[in-house]
Amino acid sequence: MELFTLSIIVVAIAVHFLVSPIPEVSTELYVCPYIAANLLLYLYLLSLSPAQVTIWMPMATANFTFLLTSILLTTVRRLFFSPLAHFPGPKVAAVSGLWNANQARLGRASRNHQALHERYSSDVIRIGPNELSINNVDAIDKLYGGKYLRGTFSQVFNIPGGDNVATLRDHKIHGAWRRILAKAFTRGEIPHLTERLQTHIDRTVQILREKAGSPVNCGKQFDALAFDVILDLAFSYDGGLQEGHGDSTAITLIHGFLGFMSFVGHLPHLQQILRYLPVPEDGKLFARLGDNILDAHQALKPPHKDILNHLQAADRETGIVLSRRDLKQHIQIILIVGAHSVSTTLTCMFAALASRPEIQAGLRKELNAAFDENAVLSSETIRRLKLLDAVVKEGLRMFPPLLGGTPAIVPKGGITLDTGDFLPEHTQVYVGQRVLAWQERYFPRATEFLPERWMEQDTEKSGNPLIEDRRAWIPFGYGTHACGGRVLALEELKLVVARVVREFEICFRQDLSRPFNYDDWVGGIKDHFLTVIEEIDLIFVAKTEH
Ligand code: HEM
Repeated sequence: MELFTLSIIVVAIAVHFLVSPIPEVSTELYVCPYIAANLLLYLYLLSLSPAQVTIWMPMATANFTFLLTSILLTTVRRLFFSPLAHFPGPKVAAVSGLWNANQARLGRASRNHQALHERYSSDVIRIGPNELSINNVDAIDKLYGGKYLRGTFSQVFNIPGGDNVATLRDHKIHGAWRRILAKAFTRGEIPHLTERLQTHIDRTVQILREKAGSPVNCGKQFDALAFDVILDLAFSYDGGLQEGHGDSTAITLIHGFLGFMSFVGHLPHLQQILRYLPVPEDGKLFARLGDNILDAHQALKPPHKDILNHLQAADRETGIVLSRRDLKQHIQIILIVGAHSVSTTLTCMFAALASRPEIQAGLRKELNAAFDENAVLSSETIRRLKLLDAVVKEGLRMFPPLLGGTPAIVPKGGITLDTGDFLPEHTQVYVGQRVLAWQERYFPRATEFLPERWMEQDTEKSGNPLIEDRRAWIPFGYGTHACGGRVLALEELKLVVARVVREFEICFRQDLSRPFNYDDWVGGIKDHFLTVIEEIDLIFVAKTEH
């Protein structure tokens, strides 16, 4: 072997040992020295001979040798010498993050992880070179308790530049931003939020009455409701989607982003490269929507503070104030997490309720007993209704809007689970809601929509036969980064379910030429980071008497 080729192999081996530990070095630290080394080699060869042909051959040989050696070393290390090598999982996943990213692109990542846990009979499986999936509740507090470092997935939201509360990894600023956001959901604010929520739900009920007995495209209807709600409550902005005159660009853009986001979210190196490329037109359009909302808001004086008003106040503890760019980032993330999640959860809940008419009847009875015919459903009373609470909890168990959850980075020193598995420091770990909550050992008859499981009394002897471990219910996440809008989300879900079930009987459409199969529909739910559902038409039959 020529001395030149041998030297390149030695360089490749040295570089490999420098960059291989978990966490791997950033893409910039790979790419910049690589380009610089090529430039130096080019200048050196040029100084030896100005004839281009004698330069390109050794350049190509050097690059080919370097890349081939690096790829071979990386493959062998990831398969046999990585601290994660002993965890079971597909070999292709251990070698490259592309496997998991592709599963996410196809919308089946969390379903696949669940199947892999079963296939390998293991609580810990390897789903990427430095990534693990865990289906054991013991991991929740150990990983997500305290000030844990969030994983790289959510960094996909700040590719166009700028952070928001859902992307920030710095605990000091994140804490301040969360305190600022929390002011929008205090006890004192809830009545104002509920009052405005009721107006939008009134309109939904009216629309369903107008369409009573005819098929209603639920995804579309609840998208319109959820976006109108978040635009109004967060930014005092009239969405007008339920009225039919609104602009649905935000919804179309968000639906369009999801497949891309779930793919790129699993490829941190690609995320870093994309930061250097121009923002695509759709991204610019979404950013402009944020600008427009912010500009329109500045001219307003809403009678009660909305979420954006709260976001403009300083954090009392640190004095931190959000800049215009931070506010724009928050408008965008609130649109993404605050509406789509509510809309898909509602649609799934109504489909599940259509599959259980007896639960609807029970719920209607509970609602009628709690309210006079004309009384407004107040949030205090709603919170006391046990079956309503059970329906919403069970809906969130089966159909969480973030099926795969968000990853955490294992802290320094690593973590040992009660299974004896040791998770090495810096590993990126997913404890997905779907893999946890669809497990028989935590929720017996896990694939069935059973609100009654939340009504069962725990007995001292046998416990609750339908809930083995409540800790496996984490649809809002857990710990410092858990959902910032949980209070509003629960209020909205409960109020909509209560109003609609009280007024209508919900059924599947009986179309003999296109028979509807509920189980197939549930099987078609996709996990594109946020849940994506297939179209579903339900029929809302108006109840004449309560
Ligand atoms: C069905 C309704 C909803 C569910 C199940 C849900 C669930 C979640 C989950 C699982 C996370 C990630 C938590 C983590 O990383 O550990 C999250 C984050 C977040 N959600 Fe929700 N969400 C819902 C609705 C809402 C609404 C209506 C808002 C209103 C503004 C909202 C605001 C947020 C924010 C700001 C974050 C980022 C929190 C942070 O990283 O600190 N969510 N949500």
